[in-house]
Amino acid sequence: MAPVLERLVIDRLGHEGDGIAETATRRIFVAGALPGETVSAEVEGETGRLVEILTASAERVAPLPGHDPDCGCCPMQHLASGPYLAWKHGLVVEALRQRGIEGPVDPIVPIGLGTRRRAVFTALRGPAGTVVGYNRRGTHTVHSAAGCPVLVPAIARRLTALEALAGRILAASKRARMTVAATDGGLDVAIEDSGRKLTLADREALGRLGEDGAIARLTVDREEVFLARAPEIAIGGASLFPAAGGFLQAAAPAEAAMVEAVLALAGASKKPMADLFAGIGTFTLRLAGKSPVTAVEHDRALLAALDRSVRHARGLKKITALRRDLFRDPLTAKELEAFGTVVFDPPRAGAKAVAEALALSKVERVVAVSCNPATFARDARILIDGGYRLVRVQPVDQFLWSGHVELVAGFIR
Ligand SMILES: C[S@@+](CC[C@H](N)C(=O)[O-])C[C@H]1O[C@@H](n2cnc3c(N)ncnc32)[C@H](O)[C@@H]1O
Repeated sequence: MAPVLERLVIDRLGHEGDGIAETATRRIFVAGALPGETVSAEVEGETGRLVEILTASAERVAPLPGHDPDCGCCPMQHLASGPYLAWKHGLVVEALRQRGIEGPVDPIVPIGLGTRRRAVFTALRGPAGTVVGYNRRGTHTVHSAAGCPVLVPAIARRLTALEALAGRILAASKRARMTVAATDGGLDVAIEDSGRKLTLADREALGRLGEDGAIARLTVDREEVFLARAPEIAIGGASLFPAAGGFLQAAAPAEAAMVEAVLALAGASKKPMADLFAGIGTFTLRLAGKSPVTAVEHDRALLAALDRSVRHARGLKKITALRRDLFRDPLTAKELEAFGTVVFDPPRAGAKAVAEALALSKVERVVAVSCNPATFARDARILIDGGYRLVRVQPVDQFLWSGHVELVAGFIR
């Protein structure tokens, strides 16, 4: 059925930032529209494509010059800062409310421009050249990240070079995942699904790129092409060593805010702590400043990176790393008894099995870190029903102008 042009009044913002219009018969999502606005949109099913803003909201602001409203990276540039931060804060409050939790949710920690130090781009080699950037909403095309205001300058100013690099590696018409992290040693670049086997000549030519100091490490399809310098990030007395293409908190100021909240909520006890879903040790290494820490993680590459950090660090309490699938084989209530505080930071699916084990345990303090308010609220309900009290929730805006929100929450038994 062809789309129909409709006049819609926007009631509120959805989780992804789309304006939502409730009509007599259905709910329509309109990207780019704000609450209180009257718009005309081409409607197909539940989706309305914004055609014209008939009455604009007073909260609407002009996006930065050059912004493509369909760029999937930051769809909320058109909303003023105050209401934008209130909307994100509200996503956390609402997720808790839906689980019957009236949580004390602190104001969200905002994030500035030019702070995204890790980006997962799509690289697309087409007939007119190679583009490195973000998927355009609702299409298979890629919007170049050149000029992207959220990236740290170390990545933003090298976009053209990154596009040339991807162009040399990708097979024709290939779409690949390109993870770029800015580290103290230079960029850590990992390309996956390149569609091509690199020849010896390719490797030699690519290896020379390591000489100019910009790229610290290049990994293609999980194979290290060159390592010019260690891709490390100093964090006081220790260093984080990101794994090629692996998880790293995306913005240093957001990581700092999360670490501050984790340390405050973990308490002052010197009893051993556990850091579950520990990754490369972002929280483990900080927690080990005051207590012995057991770090549990499933990914071998991340555990190897953590091991490297532990070997380089000075003045920390003992860190024990454990490989375990925490979804299938969570620590039991009995195993958890060894710890005074348990921190967990799962992927978007949350940590239901871990929360259930904690609910049966005697662990005094739990600190939950989450990138998904809905699964966090589900796990918080389990902890509260198991006898914990929610003391504080600290939302953090790690992904500026997106629908993502991070949070750190403390529970005490
Ligand atoms: C949001 S990241 C957090 C990493 C770390 N806390 C940090 O801040 O750098 C989630 C972590 O959970 C790990 N993970 C995913 N599934 C897992 C599982 N089934 N068991 C254990 N760890 C898992 C991932 O490898 C990843 O390191």
